[in-house]
Amino acid sequence: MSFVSVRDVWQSYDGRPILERVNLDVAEGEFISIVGASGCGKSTFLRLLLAEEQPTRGVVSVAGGEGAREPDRERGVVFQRYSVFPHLSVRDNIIAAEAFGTTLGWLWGAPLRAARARADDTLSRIGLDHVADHYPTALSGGMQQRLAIGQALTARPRILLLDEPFGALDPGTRVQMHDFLTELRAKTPMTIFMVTHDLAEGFKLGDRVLVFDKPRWDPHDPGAYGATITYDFDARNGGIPYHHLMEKTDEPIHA
Ligand SMILES: Nc1ncnc2c1ncn2[C@@H]1O[C@H](COP(=O)(O)OP(=O)(O)OP(=O)(O)O)[C@@H](O)[C@H]1O
Repeated sequence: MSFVSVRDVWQSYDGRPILERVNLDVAEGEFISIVGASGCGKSTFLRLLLAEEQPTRGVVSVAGGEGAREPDRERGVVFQRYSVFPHLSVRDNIIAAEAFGTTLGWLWGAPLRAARARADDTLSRIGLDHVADHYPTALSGGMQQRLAIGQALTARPRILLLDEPFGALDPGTRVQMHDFLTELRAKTPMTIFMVTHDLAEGFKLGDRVLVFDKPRWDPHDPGAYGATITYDFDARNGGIPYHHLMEKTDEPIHA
C-alpha cells in the first residue's frame, strides 16, 4: 500500500479549476520533485498534501489515514523565503518551532532543558551547531534556509514539503544545499515533495520528477481547464535519464 495516495483530486477556486484528475501513489521514503509552468497549481498541490486546504473533489490520504482535515506534526513545510525569527538566536529558533506544537506555546523547566538538547541535536544534523548562539542576521542565506529546514524537522515529520526552497539562493549556495539535503536524507528518513523551477535540480535530488501541465487547453479561455500530472519520470541513479536527455540537446532545459 502506498504511503501517500492521491485519488482523482480536483481543486477549484471561485469555480475556476486549477487542478483536475490528479492521481498519485508515493512509497514511504521517496523524494518527489515537482516541476511545471508558473501558476499551474504546484503550490496548491503542496497545500493539499499539507491538509492546509481540502480538495473540491477526491481524496488525499497519508499513511492510510483518510483525508486529513488540518496540518499535523507529521508534515513539515519550508518555503522559498526564510521563515526564521530574526529576534531569536539560532538555537531559540529551533526551540520556538518545537514550542508551537505545545498546548501553551512555550516551554520551561525540565521540558525546556530537554528541548535545548533536542535543538542542539537538530543543529548538529543541519551543521549549524557552531553558530547556535548567533542571530539569524549573522548567517548567510544558505545557513538561514538550513535553519528553516531545521525548524521544520523539530516535529520529526514523516513528510517534508519544500516549496522552491533554494529559489532565492545563489548558484554556488544552491549546490551546497543539494549536498546538505542529500546528507540529511541519509540521516533522517522522510518522504519529501519538492517544488522547483530548476529541472536539473529536480532530477539530481528526486527519485521521481512529476510534471504538472494542462492536458486540455482552450485558447479562448485559458482558465477553462486545470492542470494534472502529465509526466512521472524515474530520476534515480543521480538523474541519469535527464543527463541522457541533455546529451541530445545543445540548449539547457528549463521548466
Ligand atoms: N486561495 C486561492 N484563491 C484563489 N485563487 C488561488 C488561490 N490559491 C492559488 N490560486 C490561484 O491558483 C493558481 C495556481 O497557483 P499556485 O500558486 O498553486 O501555482 P504554482 O504552480 O505554484 O505557481 P508558481 O510556480 O508561480 O509558484 C494561480 O492562478 C493562483 O492565482
